[in-house]
Amino acid sequence: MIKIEHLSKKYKRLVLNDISVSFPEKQVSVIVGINGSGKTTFLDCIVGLKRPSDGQIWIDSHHNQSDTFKEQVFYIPSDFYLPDYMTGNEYIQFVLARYPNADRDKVDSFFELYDLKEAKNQLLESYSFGMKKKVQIIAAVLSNAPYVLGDELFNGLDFETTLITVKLFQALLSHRSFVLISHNMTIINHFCDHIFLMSNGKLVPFTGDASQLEAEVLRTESVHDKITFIQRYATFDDNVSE
Ligand SMILES: Nc1ncnc2c1ncn2[C@@H]1O[C@H](COP(=O)(O)OP(=O)(O)OP(=O)(O)O)[C@@H](O)[C@H]1O
Repeated sequence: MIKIEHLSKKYKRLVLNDISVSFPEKQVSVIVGINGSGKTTFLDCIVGLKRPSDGQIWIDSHHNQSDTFKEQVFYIPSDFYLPDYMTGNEYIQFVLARYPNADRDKVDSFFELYDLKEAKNQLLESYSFGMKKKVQIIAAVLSNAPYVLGDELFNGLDFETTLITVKLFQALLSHRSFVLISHNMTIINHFCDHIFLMSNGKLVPFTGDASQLEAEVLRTESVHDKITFIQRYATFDDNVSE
């Protein structure tokens, strides 16, 4: 279980405010929240890319600074850089070397599964964004890290790849756990055990389905005023800037 105790992060303002939460094993937890609410900062703090201002993060008894913690987590950030000078295969092998239980002998099968067979030995500079995402997903799966954290993991993936990836992740749930930032309603509806809402520096469990979540967002994010603005703009209302 990933356990977060009293996590705070301050830049100029306090973005994460004394968050204590746990993400259970073998389940899918999805974090939602408006742009700029702190979701990426939260995942970055968990994996140690950003230093929390306060708080502790554990997997079982392993602190997030420990090697054991790092071996148990695979993070796919939304903004990632892959080294252009490596081939897809070289990159995967490089990443998997960090993970003691990685399935290195399955790389070929997974390049085939993700329609990357032809690209396997080509430089990453020739990969499209979606192809690079697929490489990250293959690495996450084959790492055998028990916890996969993903920031907008499904963004930029085509319909078929999204479907295959959800099926794959579902098949792995007997021994893997997922903590995902996503606003994809299909993911929230069909591939999610727990929804967490990031708002005003807090991360709170949301008990409801995707449609109730949408209703909650419509209520809380002053969407009504914005829709009024759009309607006035679309009808050439002269007072639109007021
Ligand atoms: N390195 C930084 N220095 C200062 N402020 C930062 C830094 N990184 C993020 N922030 C601020 O922290 C807040 C939270 O940013 P963060 O990227 O975590 O939000 P988010 O919920 O992931 O947003 P989005 O949905 O747009 O990806 C924002 O106000 C952002 O401007």
